[in-house]
Amino acid sequence: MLRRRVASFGHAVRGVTSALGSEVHLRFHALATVVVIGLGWYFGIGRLEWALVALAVGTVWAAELLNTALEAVVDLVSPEYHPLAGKAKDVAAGAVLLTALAALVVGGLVFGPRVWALLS
Ligand SMILES: Nc1ncnc2c1ncn2[C@@H]1O[C@H](COP(=O)(O)OP(=O)(O)OP(=O)(O)O)[C@@H](O)[C@H]1O
Repeated sequence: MLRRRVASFGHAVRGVTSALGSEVHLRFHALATVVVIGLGWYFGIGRLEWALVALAVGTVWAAELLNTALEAVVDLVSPEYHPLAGKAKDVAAGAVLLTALAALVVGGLVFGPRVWALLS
């Protein structure tokens, strides 16, 4: 039982690393995550702010990984052009876009005033 749990965890980690290797967007998210953690540490943001930032960052990562998984399945079952394949990919990309916009709002609210105060 424990061995199967550990194996599942290994598969999940392999999924993240393989997506990181193939998806430029994910490498950008990795860089953005490092920058956001650095900013949070630099500005000494509060516990609730860390929670919001973690939720925003995690949601974008999850949406991007699900989008990558969906793209792989669509390419597998519909390598030829098909309107439904296009729709599936467009809708999944839309989900990523929404989570990224929400993360921008969180980042703007948490860091915007601090960065503004630093610059002015
Ligand atoms: N099999 C297909 N049938 C119809 N339209 C498709 C198909 N594959 C891709 N498309 C269209 O092309 C767009 C881009 O698809 P693609 O697979 O290149 O993803 P992408 O957005 O470039 O993702 P990534 O940047 O992660 O590679 C899709 O959003 C969709 O509109």
